Amino acid sequence: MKKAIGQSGVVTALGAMSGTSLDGVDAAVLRTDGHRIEGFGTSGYRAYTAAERQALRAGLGQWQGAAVEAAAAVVDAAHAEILAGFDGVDIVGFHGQTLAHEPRGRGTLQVGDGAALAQALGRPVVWDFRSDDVAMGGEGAPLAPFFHFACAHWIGAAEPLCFLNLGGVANLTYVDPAFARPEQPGALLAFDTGPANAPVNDLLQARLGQEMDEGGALAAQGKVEEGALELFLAEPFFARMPPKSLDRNDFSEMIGLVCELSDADAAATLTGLCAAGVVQAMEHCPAPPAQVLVTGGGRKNPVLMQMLRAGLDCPVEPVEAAGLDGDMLEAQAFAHLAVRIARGLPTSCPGTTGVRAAVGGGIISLPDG
Ligand SMILES: Nc1ncnc2c1ncn2[C@@H]1O[C@H](COP(=O)(O)OP(=O)(O)OP(=O)(O)O)[C@@H](O)[C@H]1O
Ligand SMILES: CC(=O)N[C@H]1[C@@H]2OC[C@@H](O2)[C@@H](O)[C@@H]1O[C@H](C)C(=O)O
Repeated sequence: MKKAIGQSGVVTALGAMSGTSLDGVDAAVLRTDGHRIEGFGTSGYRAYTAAERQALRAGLGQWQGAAVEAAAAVVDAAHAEILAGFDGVDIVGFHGQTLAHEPRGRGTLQVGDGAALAQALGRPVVWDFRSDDVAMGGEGAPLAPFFHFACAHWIGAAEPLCFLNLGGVANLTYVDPAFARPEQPGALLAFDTGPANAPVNDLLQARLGQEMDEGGALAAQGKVEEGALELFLAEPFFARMPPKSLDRNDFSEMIGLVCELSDADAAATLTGLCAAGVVQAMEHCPAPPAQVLVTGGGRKNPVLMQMLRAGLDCPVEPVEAAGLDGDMLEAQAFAHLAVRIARGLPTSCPGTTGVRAAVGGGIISLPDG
C-alpha cells in the first residue's frame, strides 16, 4: 500500500487551521519528524469574506443539513486556495472548521473534505483529527498540547511552563519538559479554561457592528462588573475537574450578564470573564509554572494581558518572547500532528483530553496516481 510519508526522518509538513473566531484560515510550514521541531517555514493567512463568515456562523451548532454543507463549501474553497500556494510539502494537516462540539453527546464535527483536498493538492492530507479521541471517551480537544510539548523542548525550557491559547475559546497546556515523551503520565495537563474572545467579539458585533475590541480599546475605558464575574464562575463548567473542553457558543448567553452595562463596562467585564477563567484554571496545575506563554489573538489585547498578569504569580508573555509565532502556532500544531498520525504516534492522552489511553486516529487521504 502507498504510504503517506516514511516512518522516520524529518519531513516538511503544512498545517492549516480555521479557528473558532471564524476570521480566516492560518497555514504554516513546519519541519519535524513528529517528535521534535527541526525548524519553521513560511506561513500565510486567508481571511474569510463577510459573506463566507456569515455562512460559517449559520452552520455553528448544526450537525447536518444545508447550512452545514454551505459552511463546508466555504472551508474547502478557502483552504484549496491558500494551500495551493505552498511548494515542497510532503504532507498536509487539515483541521477544518469546528461547527459543533459535544464530546459527551453527539460527538464533534469539523467540516472540510480532506480526501478532496488531497486530490486538489496532489499531497497526502491528514484530517478528522478529533473523532477517534471522542470515540475513546476523550474530549476531542485540545489537541495542540502535543505540539506545545515539542515547543517546550524547542525553546529549551528547563522548568514546567504553560502555553495559553486565547482564540475564540481559551485553552491551557501545562508542560513538564523533564519528560521525554508527551504521552508519559505527568508530562502534560491540558484543558479549555472558558471563553476567550468569542463573547467580546459577539458583543462588539451585536452593539457596534465591529469584529473585535481592537487593542482592548473599549474595555480599557470600562470597569469590570464583579457581580457578573461571580455569576460566570458559578457555571458548572468551572467546578469540573480537567480535562474538559468547550464549544464556541457554550458561553454565548454570557452576553446576557452584561446587557444592562455600558459598551465599555460590558467589554471590560467580558474581557474579565476570560481572565477569570484562566486564573481559576491555573489552580489545577500540578505545580506553579515558571511562565505562561500566550498564543492566539488575545495576546494582542493589552487589557486582557494586564488582567492575566494581575491574577497570576508568574511572568505572562506572548509566545514571541520565546521566539515562537503566536499567529501560527495552531497551524503549526496541525502540521506536527499530521506527521505524528502518519507515523502511528499518539496525538492525545488521558492528561490532555481525558481519553482512556493515548490515541492518534485521524484520516489519511492520499491523492490518486
Ligand atoms: N489586535 C487585537 N486586539 C484585540 N483582540 C484581538 C486582536 N487581534 C486578534 N484579537 C482577538 O483574537 C481573535 C482571533 O484569535 P485567534 O486567531 O487566535 O482565534 P482562532 O484561532 O480562530 O480561535 P481558537 O483558537 O479558539 O480556535 C479575534 O477574533 C479577536 O477577538
Ligand atoms: C473542538 C474545537 O475545535 N476546539 C478548539 C477550540 O479553540 C480553542 C479551544 O477550543 C481548543 O480546545 C480547540 O482548538 C485547539 C486548536 C486545540 O485543539 O488545541
